[in-house]
Amino acid sequence: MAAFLLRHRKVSTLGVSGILKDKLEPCRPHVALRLGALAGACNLSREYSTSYDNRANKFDFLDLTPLSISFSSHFEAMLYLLIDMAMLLAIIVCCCPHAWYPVARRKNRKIFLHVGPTNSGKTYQALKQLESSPSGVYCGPLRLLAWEVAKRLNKAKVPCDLITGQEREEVDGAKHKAVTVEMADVTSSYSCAVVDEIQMLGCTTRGFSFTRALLGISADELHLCGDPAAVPLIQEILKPTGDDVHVQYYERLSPLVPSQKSLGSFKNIQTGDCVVTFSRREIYKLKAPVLHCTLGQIERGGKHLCSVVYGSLPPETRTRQATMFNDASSEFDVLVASDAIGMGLNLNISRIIFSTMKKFDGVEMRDLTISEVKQIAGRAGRYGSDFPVGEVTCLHADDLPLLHSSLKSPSPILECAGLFPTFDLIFMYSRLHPKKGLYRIMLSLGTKILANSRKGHPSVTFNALSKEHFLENAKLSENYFIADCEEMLKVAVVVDVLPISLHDKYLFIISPVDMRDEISSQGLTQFAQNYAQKGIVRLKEIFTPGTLQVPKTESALKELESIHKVLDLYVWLSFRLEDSFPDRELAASQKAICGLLIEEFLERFGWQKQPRRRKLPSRVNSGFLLSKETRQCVK
Ligand SMILES: Nc1ncnc2c1ncn2[C@@H]1O[C@H](COP(=O)(O)OP(=O)(O)OP(=O)(O)O)[C@@H](O)[C@H]1O
Repeated sequence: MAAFLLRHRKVSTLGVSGILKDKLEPCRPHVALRLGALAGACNLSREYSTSYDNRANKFDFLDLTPLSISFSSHFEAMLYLLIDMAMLLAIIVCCCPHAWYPVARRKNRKIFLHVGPTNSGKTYQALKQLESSPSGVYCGPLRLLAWEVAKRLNKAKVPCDLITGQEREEVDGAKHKAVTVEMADVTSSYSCAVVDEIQMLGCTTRGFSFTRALLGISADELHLCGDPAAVPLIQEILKPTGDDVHVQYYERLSPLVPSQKSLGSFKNIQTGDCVVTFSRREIYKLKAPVLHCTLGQIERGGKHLCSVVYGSLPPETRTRQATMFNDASSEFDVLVASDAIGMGLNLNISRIIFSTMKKFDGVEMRDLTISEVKQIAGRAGRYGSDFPVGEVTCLHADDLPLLHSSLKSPSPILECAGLFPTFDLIFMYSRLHPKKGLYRIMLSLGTKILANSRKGHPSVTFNALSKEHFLENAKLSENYFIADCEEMLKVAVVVDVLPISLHDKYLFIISPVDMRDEISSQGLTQFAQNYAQKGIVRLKEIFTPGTLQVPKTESALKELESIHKVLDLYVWLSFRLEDSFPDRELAASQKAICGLLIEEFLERFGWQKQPRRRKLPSRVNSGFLLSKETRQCVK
């Protein structure tokens, strides 16, 4: 059957039917994508054909280059429908995610699992292989890590492109790429690929991108770096692929010593300390003299200046803050950070101090997990840093037992990996249920439910649609779980009412919008509405004129960060939806200015000692959706 389907796919690219062309024109890109999935289905029977068109075979939902495919007859259109159904059935019944990636399945990959504690040189070894290979890709969980690797390879005279959701820096003659894992290309072939922090395949929100990279990257050698807790699951998932899997265990390169004494008071802070807190508010209550004002307390003694690293800081700002802290000659000798420091970053930290061992996870306050504790603590005493021995402690003595027991225990074994329906599945499902919008398709695809998330939106429960939950009905292997896509469902609600193609809607749902952030979600809505009306969106249509200056309060800062997110989104969407978005460069430069204004805030706010000033670009021309408070900062 596979050979039959493939043969017909080739035939179908040859003719053009005038009658069907108009009707099916909007479906073209989707057909192109579906064809790739078809190859995946064919792959279920492990039959491959070398005769079919190479380009048509390149498939993935992130590869959006349209193919020129048309239908030569009604017969062909019917055939495609049948293929859709057969495909869907094959995928439902077999539910073999490894079969979704035909290019990778054609290789007998050598997989090297580099596993061990933090700071054990796993990534270092994998990168050495990448550097010496004729072509390759590094996939990291953070833009900063991709950026570091691109810089490192280019410095070593190995030309390397940098591709993340927000930027695409191409280097002449590059055969290497450093990308964020969401951008990993599963249609090209490489000699060597590295996926960093592979244990993140268990993450409820981003795990599916790691699973996709694990199963889908086509490389002779695939190096996976991460926690040993992921080994059994990866071995299990890779069994049906026939890949050779080798596991290499590592030991920590420098000692990490858990302290028997808590810090007790911020008076005891020393140079090289990193205080970890989990609330941004706690980081920024700089001036108010209350007990939990971390920075205020640290700087009040007049001995230290703090750099700050947390998740919603623009990545460039985070990098600069980290660089200031790493630079022994700078005045910034203490770091105050959220768990954003936990992944892969090499910082010059001597001691990690947990100000608390609890964090709010979006639902409730809970104790840190063993993996979180290890990951964060592991940043102290990095090999090659100024501090050959790392130390870790807590602010409060009550927290020490949890710290000690977490560091002693192995991380719990990962049991399943994230999975999310690719665009081709959604497209095929929509062909079979043409009246359903993306929101309902996603619900039907068995993804997590968003009930009552928007005012006026009907509350839909998971069970109400259970008959149609095909992935739920699909005997999903126990090695996988469907990703938490609450955010995506919120976006689906916004875009479903707009007259845009399913594919564009899909792009909106996978965009990096933060729907919990009001400004960011308004930015997406305005962008989507304008795009639906005119196809091209100018920046000024989502930004009202105004001039923004350095924020003076925490809430004004938060708005500036949100504006940064909208600019990020503009660049991301304009890269993907259309090549002719006129203001992409402007958006990128305003993003950079936002970052600088935020840094200026960080420097000015609550310093005992004024650090040296940097010259700022005068003003940002974007008074978008600002509150009264922020408007006061706008001249
Ligand atoms: N053989 C080596 N020679 C020189 N430096 C090394 C060597 N191995 C590791 N390092 C350095 O040690 C530090 C930690 O290494 P690496 O980042 O590879 O560890 P890791 O195990 O991947 O850590 P994590 O899991 O925390 O990301 C890095 O600064 C790296 O450059």
